[in-house]
Amino acid sequence: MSTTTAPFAEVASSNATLRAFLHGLPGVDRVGADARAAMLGTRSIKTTAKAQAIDLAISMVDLTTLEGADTPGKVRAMCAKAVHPDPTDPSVPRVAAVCVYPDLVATAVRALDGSGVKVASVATAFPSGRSSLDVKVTDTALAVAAGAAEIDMVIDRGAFLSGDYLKVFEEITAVKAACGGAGVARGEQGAHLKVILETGELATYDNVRRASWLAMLAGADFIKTSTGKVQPAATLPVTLIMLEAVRDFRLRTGRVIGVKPAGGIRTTKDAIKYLVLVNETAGTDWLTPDLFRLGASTLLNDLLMQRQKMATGRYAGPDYFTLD
Ligand SMILES: O=C[C@H](O)COP(=O)(O)O
Repeated sequence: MSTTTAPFAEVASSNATLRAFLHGLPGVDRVGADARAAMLGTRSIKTTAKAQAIDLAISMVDLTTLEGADTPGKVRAMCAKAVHPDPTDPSVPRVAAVCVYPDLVATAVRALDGSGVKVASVATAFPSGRSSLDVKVTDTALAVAAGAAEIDMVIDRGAFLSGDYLKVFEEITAVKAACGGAGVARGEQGAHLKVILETGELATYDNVRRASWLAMLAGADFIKTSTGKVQPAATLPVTLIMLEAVRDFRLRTGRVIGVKPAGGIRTTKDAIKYLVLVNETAGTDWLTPDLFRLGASTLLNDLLMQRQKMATGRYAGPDYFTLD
């Protein structure tokens, strides 16, 4: 199968061609999407499958802190937890990544050296995205230079909502180029790019589908729902639409794009609903941390508590696990 976006080579030649393509996508049946997400969210899974699902969910967590009050000490503690979520139980898998602001990337890189946990950095004037392209590219380049393996950029929602799709497309391609860093000339792989759509500001499900395609056409490696700073953040129906988009994009281009719901995912029950959604929509190929992540600041503790409950039959006390 081809691995290019060649079928769409002409789509981004002007704002008019992009607009024609994005508005030519089939409309989303809102009632149908809500009903399907709700139905999949009530599906129960067997106890053995639940134990596996909890470990899979842990391995997919992007353990996140994105607060103005973040300190190097807090990030180091979070990194220790990312590598050994439960220090008393080495069978607990490590998380996929930690996600921090750009100025804390170097701290996280040092703390995670050799652990296999990746460092992701938000960039491009997160969370609003309201800055010049130069600033966004520099923000990205600095995070990559500090060692970020993944960049979580935000799209310019103002440009998107006013129909300036080409501006959004060109910003993503510029940030993608900045993800390459200096090593690309030497054949090294650049940082992976997650494109945050901020679905809570996109107003319609049709816009979620359009923004998903726009980001994928522009070179996103992942599409991500939310910054976590806007309500609603991740929801099942919005994630369903994004999973359909990556599934359809692969059918038409051969390229496989990941999905990351983020923001407001706090319980094991929620995490498992997302895994069922992935399984039933995009398919089992996406049930891997390479293609599906859960962006969350506090989900990990609930996963650990439920895991221990399944193993021992009782919950640990509330103080058993370190704070996320
Ligand atoms: O990307 C992840 C989000 O910023 C975390 O949001 P949360 O604090 O609601 O889990």
